[in-house]
Amino acid sequence: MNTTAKDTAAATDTVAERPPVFSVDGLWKVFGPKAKAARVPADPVLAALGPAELRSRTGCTAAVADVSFDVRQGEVFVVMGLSGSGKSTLVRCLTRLVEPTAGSITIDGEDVRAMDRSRLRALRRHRAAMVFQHFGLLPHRTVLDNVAYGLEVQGMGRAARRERAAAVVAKVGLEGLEQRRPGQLSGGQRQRVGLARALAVDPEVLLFDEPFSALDPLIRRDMQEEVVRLHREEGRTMVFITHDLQEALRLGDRIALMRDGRVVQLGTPEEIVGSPADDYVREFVRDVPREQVLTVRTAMRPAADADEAGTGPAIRPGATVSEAIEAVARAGSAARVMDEGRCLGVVDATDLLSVVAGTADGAAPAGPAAVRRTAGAARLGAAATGERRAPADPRPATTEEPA
Ligand SMILES: Nc1ncnc2c1ncn2[C@@H]1O[C@H](COP(=O)(O)OP(=O)(O)OP(=O)(O)O)[C@@H](O)[C@H]1O
Repeated sequence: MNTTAKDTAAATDTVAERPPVFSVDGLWKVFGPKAKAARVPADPVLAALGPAELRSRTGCTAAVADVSFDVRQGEVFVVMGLSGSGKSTLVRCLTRLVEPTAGSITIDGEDVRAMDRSRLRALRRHRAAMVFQHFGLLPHRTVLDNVAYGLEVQGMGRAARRERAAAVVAKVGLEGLEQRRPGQLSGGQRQRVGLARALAVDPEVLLFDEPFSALDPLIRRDMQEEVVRLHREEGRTMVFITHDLQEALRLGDRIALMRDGRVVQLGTPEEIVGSPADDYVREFVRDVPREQVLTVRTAMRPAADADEAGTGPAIRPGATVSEAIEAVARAGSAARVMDEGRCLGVVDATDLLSVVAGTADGAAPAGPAAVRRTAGAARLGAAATGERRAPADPRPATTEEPA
């Protein structure tokens, strides 16, 4: 990975404190008649309209409407929302595969909207590589040559690029299949080739556009684990689009939940499940098993006395409520939430059950403590039960996808 990013990431201990890779401010993408579309962001009346009204008054669709966020070094930033909420448009704006209508985007402080064609090409090829849902593989090339493709485009010599490609093929678990063609691979294997091709160019950021939604559930799960593993090993920054809540909770350090082009909530899985910003988000996360997402920080209370603070099993502050239930059940007593030898609080069976029942008044902790999770530390071990929605239709190729 980009050494500067990795070094900086290692030097700061929490994702929240790391500098942003992408910084997005007041971003709009309005589709429709050009002159009208350009007016929407600047006109407070039009900018405030809902999608149906905007369409009937101007013929325009605000696919991205006044969105601001940072993607920090080393985090997995998930963009989630139902079909048509604006996820793909938003992520494509990051590298101007879709041209934004208004707002600013920077990568490592550099203005993406001011980049000329060659800077943009370099951005897409070297700095922010995309993994697509439909793989975008070259059918007549072998696995190895598909993976080496980006390096070839960069002008790397044949021997060097084949060596690098072979190493990445092994890294994603495709050793032995180097000489096959895409048609001779399963869907999951093809997606691994797509992933390997993006990794081969050693980008600072990997952008995933619903990469696994065409895969069957078991293979999908495998690929999710692959992403978690790669992220744990390399700490590479990732932006991941999905319409699947379960996938978002499993992979995301933070999740931006979109609706009608706007980000309705941006937070850790724990914040989104524990403190939904509005009724829409609450409905979205209704079926998530809270005990598998919320940590004991949500449930703990001050120890009643020195005795309670000094006895009982010790658990980490990042432990899930589900893990704490197990510890409390085994010990038959309250558990202590311990951080570097200090007792932060205690949880007993009643505290924990009230989280499961959704009657705990303490929602997910807000502020820096909530995001003080090292990348990958508080991932969901088990599945949320939210029903999967149908995969989206493929969109017209407005990309550099080499299909
Ligand atoms: N080229 C386009 N021209 C006009 N409208 C578009 C265009 N591309 C997308 N849209 C509209 O913008 C909105 C957001 O689309 P987008 O594809 O970004 O959503 P999405 O959340 O990625 O959906 P999906 O999960 O189905 O891929 C939708 O209303 C869509 O119809």
